[in-house]
Amino acid sequence: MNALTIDSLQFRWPNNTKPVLDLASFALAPGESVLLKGPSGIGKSTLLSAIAGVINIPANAVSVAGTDVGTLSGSARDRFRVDHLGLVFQVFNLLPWLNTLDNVLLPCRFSKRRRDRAGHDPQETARALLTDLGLGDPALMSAPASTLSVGQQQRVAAARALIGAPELILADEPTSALDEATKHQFVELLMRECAQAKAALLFVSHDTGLEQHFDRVVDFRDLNRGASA
Ligand SMILES: Nc1ncnc2c1ncn2[C@@H]1O[C@H](COP(=O)(O)OP(=O)(O)OP(=O)(O)O)[C@@H](O)[C@H]1O
Repeated sequence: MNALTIDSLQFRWPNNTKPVLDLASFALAPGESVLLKGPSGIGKSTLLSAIAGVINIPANAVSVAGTDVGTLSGSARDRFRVDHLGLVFQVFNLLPWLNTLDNVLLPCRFSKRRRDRAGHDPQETARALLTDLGLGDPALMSAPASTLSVGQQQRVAAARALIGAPELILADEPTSALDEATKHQFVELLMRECAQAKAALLFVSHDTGLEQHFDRVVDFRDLNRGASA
């Protein structure tokens, strides 16, 4: 079963005359990593919102791990998102008043499935993930997220996305605030952790310098007929 299947997806923002998304077909195999590239404003983030069930899309257009996202009600979509998806966005959305470890454990608090898949001791799994991502210092793990650097917050967001092995990780420009060396290091760490969790990765970036890290590179303009409309 594919981690992601898209079949005839159209989406138009209210007040727009043309659809911003018009995709014939696209799929991600389990564990596959894809870099989705393309210029600003052509609908890459909108596509991630469609896959994550953040915007309303029709039935039979997007399937994540075998579930048709467009058929889910609002609350079922919220549940589905935390059960099956890991999200790493430009703004990391960590809860500033929670410490690093508790931020990583958030999906396990909201999803029994993620908790069950996070091993017999999710706290231990969270610590191991943070250590793998270079945040093994106990002082960092117990520090409020608001006191971490941008690069550290980004790795916490990656650990939070990965805990409990969701089938699909969606990443939207997560390296845009990083310098060249840190950027490559972060992508390598993310790929390694995705491989361990057997999670597929859809990674949106303008940065063509990152292409070498991915199984496949897709130009959004080739995928999306809406982009040139
Ligand atoms: N909430 C919204 N309401 C209405 N229009 C929107 C909304 N979000 C995005 N758009 C429009 O959809 C189009 C695509 O935007 P989107 O953010 O998906 O592009 P992008 O390729 O991800 O750009 P970037 O690389 O700059 O993030 C733009 O024309 C944008 O103005």
